Amino acid sequence: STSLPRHQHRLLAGSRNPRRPAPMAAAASTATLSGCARAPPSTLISSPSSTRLAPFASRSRPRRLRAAAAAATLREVCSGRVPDHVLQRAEDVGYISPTEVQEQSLPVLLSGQDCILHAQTGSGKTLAYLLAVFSAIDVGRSSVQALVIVPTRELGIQVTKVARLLAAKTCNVMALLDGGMLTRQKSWLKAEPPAIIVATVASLCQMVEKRAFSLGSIKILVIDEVDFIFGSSKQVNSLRKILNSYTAASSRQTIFASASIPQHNRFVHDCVQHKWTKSDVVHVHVNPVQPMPSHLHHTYVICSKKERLHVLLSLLERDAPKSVIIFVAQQSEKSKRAGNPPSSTLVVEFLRAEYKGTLEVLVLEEDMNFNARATSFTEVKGKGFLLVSTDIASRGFDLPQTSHIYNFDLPKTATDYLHRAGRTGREPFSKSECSVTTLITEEEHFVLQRFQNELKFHSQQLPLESMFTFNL
Ligand SMILES: Nc1ncnc2c1ncn2[C@@H]1O[C@H](COP(=O)(O)OP(=O)(O)OP(=O)(O)O)[C@@H](O)[C@H]1O
Repeated sequence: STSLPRHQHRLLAGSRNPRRPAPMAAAASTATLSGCARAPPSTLISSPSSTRLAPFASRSRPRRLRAAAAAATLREVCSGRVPDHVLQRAEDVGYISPTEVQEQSLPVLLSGQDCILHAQTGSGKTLAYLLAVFSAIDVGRSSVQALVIVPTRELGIQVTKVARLLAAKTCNVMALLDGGMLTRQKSWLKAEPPAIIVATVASLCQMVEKRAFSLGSIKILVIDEVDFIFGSSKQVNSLRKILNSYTAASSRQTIFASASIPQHNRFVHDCVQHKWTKSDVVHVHVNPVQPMPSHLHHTYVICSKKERLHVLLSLLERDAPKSVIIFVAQQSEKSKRAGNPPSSTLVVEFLRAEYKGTLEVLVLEEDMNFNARATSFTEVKGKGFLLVSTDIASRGFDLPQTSHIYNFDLPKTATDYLHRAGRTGREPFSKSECSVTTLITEEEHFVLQRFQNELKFHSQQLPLESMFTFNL
């Protein structure tokens, strides 16, 4: 059982959430609102509670907060509020010290407060919110108590894996994902409701609408990659139902997570206004002035569209990467109608014919059927790969061995660049440099410069001539 030891229940008596005392979070909020000085420059913790009725433009700016005690272990940061066996599992897999976002957010998350978790790619947000999930649920109860919403099937598989690893069979974790076996899962849901569900929006709503289960007993709701789901015309309406109709903010803890929350002050405001969260939601923003992880090395090559495949091959030979993701654009409807092959097909066919290295060439894109997607996703785990993918792999994919990213097609937005780049450099305590290389035409150069200004990173040009080992 993961229920807390008896002496800890006594400790919790009288707190708003009887399972979780809030000493550190209370301190955090107080410090925020009273403007505690000596804050780490990399972290901003803000709460709209004191300003929610003020006009938008005149709201006071969030203040900085003092860091939690330096060099505390993950166990110390979670002490008494996460079941011991979960912490033991975390330690067994190597999570000993908290990452910066974990150190800053766990006091808030474990107090039961609503939270917007806003930190760089690869910073460890998943473990932070899963520890909050394990602190909130009671494994003795047979009901669905925690819901983690993700934008893609692949991210869902990954989060489910980490949740199961931490649960160590003390509770059921079910994945309700697009392309899953929903009929079979419907019977399982009725027979033995899992404590934790990891779901994509569409599959979850389908189950709720079929009355396979109700969300009435949800204690904690996590929306991962929240900006992506809100920005997706296919997902946003269902997300709103989950936030406001199927469950109510007043009866659950709500956590939103992402490395990118455009117009984040506006988003915090909307959370309160639309009752997606309670009014005392806390915005934990790590590295607010530097959204891009600092140990990524960015380069670009200017070449014509005709030269791109050969430049890519040349880069692969020159860099000798451990594992690679090559991002391509999703094919437009217009291009499909014109009968053109998608970028992914062009790149995969070219590499299968010309690439002489040892990495296996794989492909992942939205238009593949779920079985083919599952095969690619399984095959990238554990060995060297050269994955050609659309932006489907840019959100949340955690393949720590990825040493190089190549943007074969320029991403559409700075946010897309950030998430693509963030698929490398995913070992929180490693300083080894990872690289991101973008292939652009002369006309696209200004777009890349705009991304650099927006995301505050520098990209170095690689002269085209310096890398050619072939005849154009
Ligand atoms: N405390 C820790 N100690 C060591 N490794 C950790 C720790 N926390 C997380 N990690 C590892 O860091 C990597 C990145 O974590 P995670 O996937 O949670 O990042 P993220 O912040 O969700 O990134 P993204 O925004 O790209 O989804 C994972 O491989 C995870 O296992």
